[in-house]
Amino acid sequence: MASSSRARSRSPFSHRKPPSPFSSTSSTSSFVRNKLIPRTCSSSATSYLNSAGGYDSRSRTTSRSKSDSVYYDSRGYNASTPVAHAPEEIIGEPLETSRSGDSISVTIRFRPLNEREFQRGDEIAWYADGDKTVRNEYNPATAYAFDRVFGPHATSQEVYEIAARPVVQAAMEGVNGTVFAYGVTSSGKTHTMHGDQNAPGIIPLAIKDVFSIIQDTPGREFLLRVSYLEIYNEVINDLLDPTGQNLRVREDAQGTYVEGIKEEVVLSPGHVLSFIAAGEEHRHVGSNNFNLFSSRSHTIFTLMIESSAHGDEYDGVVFSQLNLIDLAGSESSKTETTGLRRKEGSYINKSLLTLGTVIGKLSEGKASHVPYRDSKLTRLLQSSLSGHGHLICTVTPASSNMEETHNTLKFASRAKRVEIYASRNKIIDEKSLIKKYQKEISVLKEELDHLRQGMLIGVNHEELMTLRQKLEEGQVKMQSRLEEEEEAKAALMNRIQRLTKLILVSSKNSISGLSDVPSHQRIHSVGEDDKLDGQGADTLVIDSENQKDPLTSIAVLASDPSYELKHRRSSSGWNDELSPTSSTATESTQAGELISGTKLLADVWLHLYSGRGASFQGGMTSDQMDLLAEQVKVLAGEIAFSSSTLKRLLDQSANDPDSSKSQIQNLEREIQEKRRQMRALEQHIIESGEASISNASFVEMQQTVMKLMTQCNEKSFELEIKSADNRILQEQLQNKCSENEELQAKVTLLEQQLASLSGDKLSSSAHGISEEHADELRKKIQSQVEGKRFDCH
Ligand SMILES: Nc1ncnc2c1ncn2[C@@H]1O[C@H](COP(=O)(O)OP(=O)(O)OP(=O)(O)O)[C@@H](O)[C@H]1O
Repeated sequence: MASSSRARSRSPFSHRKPPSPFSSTSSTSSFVRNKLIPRTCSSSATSYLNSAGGYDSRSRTTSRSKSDSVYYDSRGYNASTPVAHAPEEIIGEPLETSRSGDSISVTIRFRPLNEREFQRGDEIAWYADGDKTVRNEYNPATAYAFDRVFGPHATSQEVYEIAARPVVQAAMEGVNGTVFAYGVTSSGKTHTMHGDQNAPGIIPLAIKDVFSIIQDTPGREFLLRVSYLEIYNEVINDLLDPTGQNLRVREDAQGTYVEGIKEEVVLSPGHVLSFIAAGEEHRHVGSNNFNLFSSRSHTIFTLMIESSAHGDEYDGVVFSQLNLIDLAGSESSKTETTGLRRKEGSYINKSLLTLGTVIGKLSEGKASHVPYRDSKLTRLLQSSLSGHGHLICTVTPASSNMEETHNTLKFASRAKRVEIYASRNKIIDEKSLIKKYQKEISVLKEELDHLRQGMLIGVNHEELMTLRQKLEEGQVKMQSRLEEEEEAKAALMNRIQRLTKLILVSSKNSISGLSDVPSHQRIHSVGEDDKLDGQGADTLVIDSENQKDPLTSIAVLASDPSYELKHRRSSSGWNDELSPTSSTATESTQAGELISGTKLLADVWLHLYSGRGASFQGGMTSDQMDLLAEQVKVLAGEIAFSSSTLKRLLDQSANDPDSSKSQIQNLEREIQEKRRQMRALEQHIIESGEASISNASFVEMQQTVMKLMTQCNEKSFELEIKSADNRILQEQLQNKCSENEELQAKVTLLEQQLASLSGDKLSSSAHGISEEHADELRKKIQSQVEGKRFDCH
């Protein structure tokens, strides 16, 4: 089967692995007295059960039927037929397990015999003798002592508690830590490091622990990053970024690192696990004759932890790395491999050999050359191997693998002697991402403050004034500039929130500088992050002074722009806070009515006292007037109710004056208060009514004026027409006058002619005109004069 980068589906965060024929966690099994019993076991299988309910390895043969299960006995494996052994085989390892505390701690974990080993008739060659010793079944004198030895029924959780938890805790305090699983192929390394949904391994358990530690460490801020890589055939590939292939190892003052590796900031256990699951998709996995899903590469999952105390406690940034390593298993000549598998196997073996040599050199404690550079694995582990580390060696008890297990035990034994120099790291601030984020946050916050104060960044006061002036002149450009500023402000807010969210703090934290970010946003869960429940906004903060006066409280609320939101979200809550007397009133009155009454009241007051209400302070619409009147009625009803309660209390107190004294006082205050409110409302109604009346006459006046104006316009129009007529008449008159004058002149002329005709007969005879003809002329002229005079008039 070709090597592939398919998901190795055995991790708890990816889909489940299809049941392997050798799988120990098949659904066909069940537990009996803490032992896994195959449901599909034939009767011959049950015959392995010894008196203790375990399995007796002596009778373990291949005669049992095929099943998916593995087999345990009460102490791991009870092999009571030791094979004779030559004395030189005995390795006299000291069995005392005390450690100086400055060497790598080593744990051995046995896995149960698997189906294949059973089928082959394997026997138990090595077993856990107590919880510190591994003993050879055939040669009991051959025994090794370790910090801890886990038998085949130990859970990964138990292994975690001993092998990994101290390393994780130390890493959270700034001490580098490494936990790695070493063993031959199919011995249980991946099972131990990753596990599955039912039995999560070291990695998921460590991640869970890391976040609980953060939660339990108020006063410190953490920033977590992860990277995940594999070393496949001596090539480093980035499992979080499929394009990151064949990456190079570099070295700086702080040690070795992989150039260009992707580091992801993580916020929650689920977040981390999702990265690992994605990484697993790219890991090289293939089958060999021992393991259907054999790891063909070493994987290193690294959690980078930065933390710093906050405020006055600040003592620099502490940085540490936690490496969780799942090594590929060494393959012996028994591993049937061909082609690609063999090539992979030889790379795996070579790097493990180098690891063995490095461990050997380190365990000698001499200042000899340590060949870290001989493999990518040892190069990368160089700094980790001298830090706080824990080696988990997984082994199979099977006799067919006795030699391989022996080699593992020898390796583990050497590793136990490797001295470590664990110390708390500190890093210079500039290199710290958490510091960088913190600085960025404070710079951004300053910028935001400036923006909030209306100061444009990089603009001095005069420029600002000019800009404001321009704004006043209604410059569209300025408007858009302002909008840009708003956008910038929103973007800044987002960035601050995003950065702040990356820094993890305990939700028990009361760090003041971070208090403006709701703590729930900072609790490490992406899911929770997404659910911004606005808890902070829901909380009404009314100062205690104002709380004493419901009206003032309402006014205070009304002046708060966020009131509407708060009010909407907590409509039933805040009313209780508004009235200090509500405890008695609510007890003795119908709380619902009281609340709804107060709410309506608040609405009215909101309109009256908020800026928005200003537009109708001079007069109200009829709806608003109705609302006010309604309030008055509600208040009157409440007063009546309170009064009757008061009366009842007064009657009761006749016998025992002290019993309800305070209740009576409260009720009296309440009634007084309500009367005051009622009076205030009535006053408003009156004022608004007057305003309405004066508004009405003004409208009438306006209408009259309008009418008059219209009439006036009409009249002046008429007048204009009349004057135009007049002008025409005047002209006609003038014309007539001038005609008259002409006629007058003609009359005069005719009269003169007439006079000369009448008075000078001689002259007429002189002119040769007869008397008769002259009379005729006189008459004619006379009538003409008469006619002209008539025309003139
Ligand atoms: N302690 C255990 N209890 C039950 N089953 C186990 C245990 N250890 C390993 N197994 C099972 O044995 C099989 C091989 O285990 P695993 O794949 O973890 O081995 P490995 O050492 O990682 O192998 P390789 O080096 O080839 O990747 C798996 O099916 C696993 O579930």
